[in-house]
This record gives sequence, C-alpha cells and structure tokens, in this order.
Amino acid sequence: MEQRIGFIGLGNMGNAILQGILASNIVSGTQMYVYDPHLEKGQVLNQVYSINNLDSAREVARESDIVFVAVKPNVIVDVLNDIQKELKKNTIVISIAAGVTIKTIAKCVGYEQKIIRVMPNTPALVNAAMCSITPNTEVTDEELSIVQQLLNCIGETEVVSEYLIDAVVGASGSSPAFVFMFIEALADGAVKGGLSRAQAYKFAAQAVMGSAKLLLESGKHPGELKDMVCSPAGTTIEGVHALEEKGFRSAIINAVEAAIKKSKEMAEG
Ligand SMILES: NC(=O)C1=CN([C@@H]2O[C@H](COP(=O)(O)OP(=O)(O)OC[C@H]3O[C@@H](n4cnc5c(N)ncnc54)[C@H](O)[C@@H]3O)[C@@H](O)[C@H]2O)C=CC1
Ligand SMILES: O=C(O)[C@@H]1CCC=N1
Repeated sequence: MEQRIGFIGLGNMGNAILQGILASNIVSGTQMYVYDPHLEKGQVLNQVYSINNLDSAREVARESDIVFVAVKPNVIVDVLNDIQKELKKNTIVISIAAGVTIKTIAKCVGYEQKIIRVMPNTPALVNAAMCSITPNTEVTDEELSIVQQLLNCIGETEVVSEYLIDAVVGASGSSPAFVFMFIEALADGAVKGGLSRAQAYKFAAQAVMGSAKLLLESGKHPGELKDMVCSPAGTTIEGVHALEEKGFRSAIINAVEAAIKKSKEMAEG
C-alpha cells in the first residue's frame, strides 16, 4: 500500500490499530506519521519500524493521506479544528470517537472532506477487533476498500449506516467490558469451588473464547449450542435456571441498551 498513514493520539485504541497495521507489513514504519503529546520524542513504540514521530497534530495531517484521529471525544473537535487547514482535498479523516457524528466532524474539517467513522474495540490489541466502518458520501468505493484493508489488520470489519453505530457501541464497542465482568464472575465462582485464581481465569476465559469461536465457525443458533451443553437432569440446566431466575439475559439487554442510549446522548451533544 502506498498511502501515508497518520495517527493523532496513541492511547489504547490508536496504539492497537497502529501496531496491527505495522505487524501486517502492508505499510512500512516510514510511511507512518504519529503525534501524541504524551509520547516522548524518539520513544516511538517500536523504534525498529522507523515511524515518523512528529511534533504536532498539524504536521501529521499535512503528511498523511489517511489520518486516524484517535483522541477522546471531548478533545476531538479542538483537534479537528486545529488540523483542518493542513488536510489535502483527498485526505481521508478517520474518527474512532464514540458519539461524534460525521456532521460534527464535517463542521470542523469541511463538508467536502472525505470522512470515515470507525467503531473498534479493545480486542484490537490481540488482532481480534470488531470494527464498524461508516464512510461519508465523499469516500469512493476504492478508498473504502483501502481503509477496510487497513482495519482488517486488527480483526473483522463490517460497513454500517451511521444510525447503527450506537447499536455497534453496545454490541461490540463497550461489550468487552461486560464480557470481562462475566469472566471475572465465572472465575469467582470457580475459586469458590476450589480452583486457584490463575487456573480459574484460564478455564473461564478459554471457555468464553471457545464458545464465541464455536458460534462463529459453526453458524449454529446460540440456543442450539446452549442446548448441546444441557444434558437432561445435568449440571448445566441447573445453572441455566439459576441465571434465568436472576434475569441474566434481561440484565445484559439492559446494559447494551444503556450504552446505546449514552452513545445517542453524546451524539446529540
Ligand atoms: N477504549 C475503547 O474501548 C474504545 C475507544 N474508542 C474511542 O477511541 C478514542 C480513544 O480512546 P482510547 O484510546 O481508549 O483513549 P486513550 O486515553 O487511551 O488515548 C487517547 C490518546 O490521545 C492523546 N491525546 C490527547 N490530546 C491529544 C491531542 N491534542 N493530540 C494528539 N493526541 C492527544 C492522549 O495522550 C492519549 O494517549 C475515543 O474517542 C473513544 O471513544 C472507540 C471504541 C472502543
Ligand atoms: O466507553 C467509551 O467511551 C468507549 C467507546 C466504546 C467503548 N468504549
């Protein structure tokens, strides 16, 4: 890939996306331009890659064909206003901020700028992200495909309409936190049953990962896979009943709904 890729903000998500792209070798370190005020000059993550660690967001914008703006939602408007003059006509601006609409971004960088909203998640750190991609009308199919190729370096992608991003936040942006709580609780139960803490995390996390893999690879309905575990008068159906009594599914639907609501509120300002 020939494009020069910029990163403004290298925290959890910016760093994960950058590392994934570098590891894939579709772009070399010399094609990458980064700025984060909390990154020491010369420190750049993996010095072996020879990434260009610049002194300002503006410089990154000036050098890049595709620029990931990976800062928190409360600072993104200031950053976009700051870089606006440095963007070329064909520069693609990618925002991963929750609750910041294409309209808000366009107000800062111009309505004719190419803009893509991406909603990733932290499993990007282990190349197992789920990312939604939403381009504005200025982005061509070819450009969309290039960005999709970049994001496929860190996991899976789906193109969605903008109105669905709030639901994506609930389903995959925020949900890793819910899943970690679930794993922690599974392990607590197992520790209560006598397993060591370390083994309990391993058994619980592997069970969650394996279940997700089985669902994705078998294409079976989750209910059918649940039934496969429940022997008549067995152990699992006892646990299923205990979960139903406590409104397990309802609690999760409520959590997703709460995240969606907050995402919508953020977008409405
Ligand atoms: N953490 C998550 O699970 C997810 C986060 N997001 C979105 O990703 C964005 C970044 O989130 P995180 O990486 O978790 O946050 P973070 O706090 O880890 O990273 C933000 C980075 O931006 C840097 N920064 C602050 N002001 C800056 C500026 N003016 N110019 C350049 N860099 C600046 C900070 O030094 C920091 O390293 C947020 O907008 C969030 O909504 C989206 C999906 C999932
Ligand atoms: O909680 C947050 O703001 C971010 C957005 C999606 C996941 N985490």
